[in-house]
Amino acid sequence: MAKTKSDSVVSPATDIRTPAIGRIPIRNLSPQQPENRWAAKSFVGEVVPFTATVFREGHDLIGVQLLLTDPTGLEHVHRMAPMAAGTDGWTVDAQLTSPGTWTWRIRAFTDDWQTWQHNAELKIPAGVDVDLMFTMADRLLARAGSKRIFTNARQSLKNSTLSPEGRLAAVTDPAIVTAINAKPLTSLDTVSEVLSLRVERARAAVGSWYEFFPRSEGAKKAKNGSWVSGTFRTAAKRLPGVAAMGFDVLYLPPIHPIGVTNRKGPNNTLDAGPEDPGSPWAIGATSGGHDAIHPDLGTVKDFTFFLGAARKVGLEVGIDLALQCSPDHPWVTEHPEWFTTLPDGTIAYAENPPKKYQDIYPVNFDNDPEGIRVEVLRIVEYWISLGVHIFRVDNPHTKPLAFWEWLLGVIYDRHPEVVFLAEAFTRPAMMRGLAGAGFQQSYTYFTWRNTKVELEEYFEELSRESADYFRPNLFVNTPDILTEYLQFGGRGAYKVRAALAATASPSWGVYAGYELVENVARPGSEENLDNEKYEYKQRDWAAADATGTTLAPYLTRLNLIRAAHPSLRQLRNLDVQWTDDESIIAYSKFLPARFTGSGSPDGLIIVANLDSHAVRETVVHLDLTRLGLAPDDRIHVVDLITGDTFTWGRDNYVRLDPFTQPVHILRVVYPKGN
Ligand SMILES: O=P(O)(O)O[C@H]1O[C@H](CO)[C@@H](O[C@H]2O[C@H](CO)[C@@H](O)[C@H](O)[C@H]2O)[C@H](O)[C@H]1O
Repeated sequence: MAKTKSDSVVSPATDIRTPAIGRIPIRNLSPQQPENRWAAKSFVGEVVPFTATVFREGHDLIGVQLLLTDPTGLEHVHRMAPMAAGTDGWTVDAQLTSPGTWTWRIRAFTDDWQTWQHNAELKIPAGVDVDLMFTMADRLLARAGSKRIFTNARQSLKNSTLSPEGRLAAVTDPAIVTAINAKPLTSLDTVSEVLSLRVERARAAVGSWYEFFPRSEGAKKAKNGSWVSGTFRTAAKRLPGVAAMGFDVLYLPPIHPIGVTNRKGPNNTLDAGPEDPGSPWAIGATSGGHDAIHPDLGTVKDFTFFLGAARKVGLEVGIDLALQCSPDHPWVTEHPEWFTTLPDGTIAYAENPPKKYQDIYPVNFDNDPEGIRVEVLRIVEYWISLGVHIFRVDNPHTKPLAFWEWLLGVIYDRHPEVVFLAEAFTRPAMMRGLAGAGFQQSYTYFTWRNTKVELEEYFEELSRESADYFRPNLFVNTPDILTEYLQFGGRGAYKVRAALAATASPSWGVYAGYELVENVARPGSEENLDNEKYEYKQRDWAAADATGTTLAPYLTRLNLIRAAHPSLRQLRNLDVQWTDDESIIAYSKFLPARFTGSGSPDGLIIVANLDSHAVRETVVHLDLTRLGLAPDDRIHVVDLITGDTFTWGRDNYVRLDPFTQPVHILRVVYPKGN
């Protein structure tokens, strides 16, 4: 249809729409979560690379700053540096030093002095626009202020005894450039949107975890063959041993009453005898549910005694939050609406295919969302009130993500110190969703990444791609996971997996028995035979110490190395290094001196033979720039496992024997003042 005069057509010149893009485009801000749905996450002490793509038309040079505001409202300004030529990427590393919500923006501007200097250095030696360039310099220096350094520079511009090159050199002296850069001469200032960063306590990302079943610690078999359960009082006796290995978090499987209906017997059988203690995840009995303590373990007083004893030896205790019920749980009669009743009047048991959990009912979170929320919050806050600040959450991926966003959000607002570890082994979207919505940590697929290529890819993913919100806890084994690599790899495999976990991620974990190389699986399963989930287990730690068959000294060494090396307590600083052998993996971890707190850089090179059955030799080709060194530097390195020292450089021969030392953890000895 033809337009009439009355149609309002805005001419381009009078259209006052504001462009979505700023005068200087600032894009691809990082760190942030996908779609910026929730704040990106960090932890106290973490060094975070802030990056953005910033560019402008034409040839004028730009400057870029990170404006970082801490939770007290204080703004910290960091000058950003250009990344690879042609990418228009800018970056700066900043350390987050206190918990709370930090905000940040990127400021971009035309850098008038740098633009002048760039042009002057081309034109003046060529004799082009010489007077004009000096006049422009004089005006810029006048803008810089009246400090002596600038007024002296202006005098030099007029010094006719100097050649043009001499005058140029005088005003581009590094001292002048530094003084100007401290307060750059800018135009076209543009500021990005504001993004938030949730900085949590260090334990949210950094920790050495150990898991034991309290009922096994101190359990005794009577002469008639029946068992007497361990208690919180007897389990407390094991705490110094765990702490002596350098662990700092102790995770306990559920400590609540265990149901008797459909109770599981040894080796996951369905016909438990009267003496069988049942799976602790079958929560709830006549003596109570999620807010009760199993009477065999003791009372609330015994539990708080246990927490105190753990604290005394430097261990923080985490408990399990498994939102499911044995058929004997009080909720089943008090709140039948919280479960899904089938047409035949029964409630279906829980499953995590192909696993079947005949001894528990799943909770239906959609039947009474409000009532369930109130009850779960009450339970979590009850344990918090007793002094528990770490929860390992069982199967969170079988509950609605919106529920976790709500629960973890409320808990974070009220108790920001609380750490939730997601025991989710499922598809990436859900695992990442749980992390994004608030879980501080997650179990990972590390246990099943065993080849060099798999591990390299996975470490890159964890330390780069998902590091803004997903924090891995690299458990080497669990009561549910005894991988083929461990079943058939012998002690060498146990050493390798522990060394990888302890160095590749700031959080790692071990389930009791790992140090004894318990590697016999129930046939057809990936779990230990005679699994502790269904029975008491006595371990003779003293005998293993006496015979030297325990890996406890190795685990202790790993934890000592972690404690001494701040680069291992970072997530985003892992660099895969090249080796010629398909079974030898190498990677480095580096933290520059300005972040270590000691004044020296911290650099480690980890090299591991993944082949548990053969000695392997190879050449490790190092990109030394990833360790803060020059490409051709020669360096001394010290093996932190054996104490051996070597001189290394770009290319280095290694030989690793799975039957003795399958892993090098090499400390780079930095020259003084590096
Ligand atoms: O399903 P996942 O492999 O992630 O394992 C976790 O959850 C399971 C269910 O809570 C739990 O399984 C154990 O407890 C069940 C309930 O008592 C029992 O039926 C299973 O046989 C037993 O393995 C598993 O331990 C936990 O890590």
